[in-house]
Amino acid sequence: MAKNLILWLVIAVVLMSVFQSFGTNSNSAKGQVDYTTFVRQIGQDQIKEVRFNDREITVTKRDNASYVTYLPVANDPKLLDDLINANVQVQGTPPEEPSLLASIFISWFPMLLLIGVWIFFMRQMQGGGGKGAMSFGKSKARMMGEDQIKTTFADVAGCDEAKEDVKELVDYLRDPSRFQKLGGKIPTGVLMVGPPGTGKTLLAKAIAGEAKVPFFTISGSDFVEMFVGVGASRVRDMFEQAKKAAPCIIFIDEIDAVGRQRGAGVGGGHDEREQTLNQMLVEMDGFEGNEGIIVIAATNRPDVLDPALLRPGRFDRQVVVGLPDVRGREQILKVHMRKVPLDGDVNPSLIARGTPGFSGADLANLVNEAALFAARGDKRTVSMVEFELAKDKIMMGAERKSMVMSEEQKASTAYHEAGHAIIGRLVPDHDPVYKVSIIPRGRALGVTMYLPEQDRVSHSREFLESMISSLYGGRLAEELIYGREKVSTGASNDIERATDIARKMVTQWGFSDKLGPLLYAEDEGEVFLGRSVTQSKHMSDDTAKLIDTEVRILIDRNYQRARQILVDNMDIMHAMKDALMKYETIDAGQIDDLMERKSEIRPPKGWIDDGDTLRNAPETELAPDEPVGDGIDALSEKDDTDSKPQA
Ligand SMILES: Nc1ncnc2c1ncn2[C@@H]1O[C@H](COP(=O)(O)OP(=O)(O)OP(=O)(O)O)[C@@H](O)[C@H]1O
Ligand SMILES: [Zn+2]
Repeated sequence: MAKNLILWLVIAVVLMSVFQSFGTNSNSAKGQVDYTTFVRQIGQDQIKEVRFNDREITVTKRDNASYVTYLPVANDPKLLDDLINANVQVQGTPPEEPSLLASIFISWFPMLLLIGVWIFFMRQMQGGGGKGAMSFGKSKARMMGEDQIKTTFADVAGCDEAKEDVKELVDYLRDPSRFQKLGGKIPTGVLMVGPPGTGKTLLAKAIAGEAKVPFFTISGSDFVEMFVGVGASRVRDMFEQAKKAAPCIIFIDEIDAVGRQRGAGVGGGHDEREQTLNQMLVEMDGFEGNEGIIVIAATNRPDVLDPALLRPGRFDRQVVVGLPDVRGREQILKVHMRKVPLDGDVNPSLIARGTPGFSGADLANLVNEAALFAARGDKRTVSMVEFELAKDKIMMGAERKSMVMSEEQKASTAYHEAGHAIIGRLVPDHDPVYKVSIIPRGRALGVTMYLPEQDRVSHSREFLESMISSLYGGRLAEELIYGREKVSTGASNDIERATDIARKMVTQWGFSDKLGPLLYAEDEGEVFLGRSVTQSKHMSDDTAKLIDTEVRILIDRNYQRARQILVDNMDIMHAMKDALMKYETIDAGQIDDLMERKSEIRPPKGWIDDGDTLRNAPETELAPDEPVGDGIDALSEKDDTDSKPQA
């Protein structure tokens, strides 16, 4: 591509020099002066006489010196007038036409240059060429032949409903004519909706794999180009290719890139995208020849799509691919564990329990990380220890062993975490505290982890209030031990989360008696920026004040409860701090011992009491194993390492 441009430039330079040398072949004995100097001398009245001989001009100056110069290739229409005005004697006449070659060159050079530049850019946009210069509007869809696709339904785990929904498509693709004969409605478009990494692409590919049909994939953003009309022609081209390969599947990832509501763009000027979308709608309507093509599109923002896309005959079917539940996670883990040599102690169901909120992609990553830990440790098989390490790393960031903490800092972190843990154990309906650690990870100084019995899909009022109490446990512990003046900023994330829960309880979940079960906050996850700035339009000042009061009351109540619990259990707090200083991480069994005020607490599992902190594989039948990032304490103001409870 760059070569192309250079080639044109070289040609241009060669041509130029050819013209230059054109008239230069005679009279070279005399001195030669360039044309501009000659023209200047005319203006300065230095020239006495000129003699034209085709393009060669012999000049005699008033001081009788003489030299030769040449007419420029393009001729100079003003030259004769200038000479006459300057009273110069003129012999012969300048040629009227520019030289033939010159005229060709002059009229074509800009064109050639333009074409050269145009080709150059097209090649650039094409991203690697190979298809020739004119494939600008060709679709970028990648096609996989039916024998290239190895994915089947067996590779997609944990989304049985979604699989059930799409099974029919497989039947259809296997024999489209059978469906048509029966007059059945032929599916054309399927919209897969779900958060990132939940296996939408995987499921689409599995449909192709099961039906043994070709699979075209393209991303919505591939249609978006800066030139109007390009996206639309790509869409046309893609459908043309697909028609030739039918029955087949077209998979459009991130359809929202083209499918956003028309006319919704800020600042207008979205002609190109709208044209592309219109073309897609036209193709989806598919008058003839679309039989046997199923278009599957994926998005995690179905709400922003243009309603026209969702009309009957287009993407009229939605398949929801959600985050997997415990059982789903277990199955997904098993799918990915098939590829790694496992130790006998590995228990997928235990890992699944400890990874709520993980997507399929996260779980695939977990297995991969565990395998990497095993490889680093020169192990033959991947055991539970590696899964544990991988999980902690993914949830909380890598351990920052290098971070130096002073003894005081460690002690205050230990008190802080002990505060969280003790409250967590003593308030009702709280997820069991399973692990407490003062090893810094990511931006967190320490961490308290909870293990939910099952994935919670909704939360009770009691659970939420307990949550608020345990979140304040950390800060309260610091305050009780060191006094109000010495409290650190480490609790900023705790405070943020507690406030968030309390506010939602009042404004969204209807837990305030004074305000009643009404929605006071606008829905979050707004599409448009700036909405939340102008929040609560429909709210009077009095209501806003009442909300603040109610939130305040809720927080005060739970703060005081937490404070009382810590005051009553000071001795446990000191003991837990000591244990944390010694072991850095304490497990559920140790926490049990501490809570029961045992004088001697057991060492952590796998602890070899010679200062070695290496953990060993935990027993499989015992529940306390999988952490849920919670009560993580931020070093800095903002911390996004953990998940919030959601109702
Ligand atoms: N249900 C699942 N079963 C098995 N593996 C899964 C599942 N979901 C995701 N994965 C793993 O995660 C990887 C990424 O998933 P995939 O690309 O299909 O997600 P996606 O929903 O299309 O994500 P995105 O919206 O980000 O494109 C897959 O290649 C697979 O290894
Ligand atoms: Zn904290």
